[in-house]
Amino acid sequence: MGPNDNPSIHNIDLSDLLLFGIPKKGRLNEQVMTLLAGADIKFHRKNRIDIALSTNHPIALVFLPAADIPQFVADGNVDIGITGQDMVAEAGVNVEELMSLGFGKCRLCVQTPVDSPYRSAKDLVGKRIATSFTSLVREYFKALDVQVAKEAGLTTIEKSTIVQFLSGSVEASCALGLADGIVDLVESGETMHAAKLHAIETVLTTEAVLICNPTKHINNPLIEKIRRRIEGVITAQRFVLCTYNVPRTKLANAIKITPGKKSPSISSLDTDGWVAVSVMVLKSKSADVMDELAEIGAQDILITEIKNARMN
Ligand SMILES: Nc1ncnc2c1ncn2[C@@H]1O[C@H](COP(=O)(O)OP(=O)(O)OP(=O)(O)O)[C@@H](O)[C@H]1O
Ligand SMILES: O=P(O)(O)OC[C@H]1O[C@H](OP(=O)(O)OP(=O)(O)O)[C@H](O)[C@@H]1O
Ligand SMILES: [Mg+2]
Repeated sequence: MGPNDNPSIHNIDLSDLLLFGIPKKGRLNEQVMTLLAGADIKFHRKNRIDIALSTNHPIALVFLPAADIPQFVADGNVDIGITGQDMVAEAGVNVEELMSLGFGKCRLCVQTPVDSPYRSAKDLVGKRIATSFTSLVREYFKALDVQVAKEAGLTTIEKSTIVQFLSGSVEASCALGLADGIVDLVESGETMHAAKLHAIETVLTTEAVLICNPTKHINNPLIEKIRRRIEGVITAQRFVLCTYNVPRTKLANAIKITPGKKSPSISSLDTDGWVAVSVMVLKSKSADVMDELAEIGAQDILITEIKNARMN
């Protein structure tokens, strides 16, 4: 529970509920809604109300900006949350990362105009940097300021790098003359290339994570239940079930192609010398796996979607 004894919001008493911080909008929100549905965490969210009680678990979903969720979790105002690793790093707080979720993947990169003379982040020392990640970037360039001064044999920094906060559309700041370089997220690179920028260093890579207040996880079976259910949904999203028949003489080769998450299930067929195999394969690799199995003589190769899973 949160630190205050009887937390409540909109006259809803939250004291006996697990508080779950959810990104209230944007690209993470859509994926999180899918996760919650797959984990059978049902709720009704009234329009403009940032809290929703689950109808089938003692959970209250609290809809917050992704950037704020690390602080709420670290301070215990909510018990668990989903946000990006970049948001946790920028918040500089202590939270337990229960699992990475496989979406919201991107890189935080130092970017400069393609026609600029800057080829590394060190070239930007003493210059002007625009970013939404000011804590991270100030720390990053402070270390570079010191390194460059040391390499020049100086005992003090000649000119500190200036880090300017921008809340969005950071990529426009170089062309508008506000900055010499930026630090912003890159997924496809479309925004960067459109702004005639290129990435010269990667500060960090990030994806969405399930985080927990460090004092809460071990003594709360409901948190473990939610973690296992979300893990099951992600497994079902990433894997498919592959079944096929193969001559026993080819089984060793087949298992090299489909080792499975743990190991394949093998059963004998009525037809002498043949076995039936059932195994999980990565959805992204399933077409290649089918081709390779066919090449070694496997037959009746089927791929089935997995609706949900519990692996351990
Ligand atoms: N282009 C992107 N590709 C992948 N992940 C992204 C991208 N932009 C932001 N993210 C991730 O989404 C999370 C939330 O980012 P942010 O708060 O900017 O919301 P958003 O989804 O971009 O919505 P908006 O920017 O419209 O408010 C962050 O952890 C961030 O790493
Ligand atoms: O490499 P790409 O696929 O182009 O994605 C990167 C862009 O995505 C995010 O912006 P977003 O679309 O969230 O707009 P925002 O700047 O308002 O956050 C981020 O700030 C980058 O600008
Ligand atoms: Mg954004």
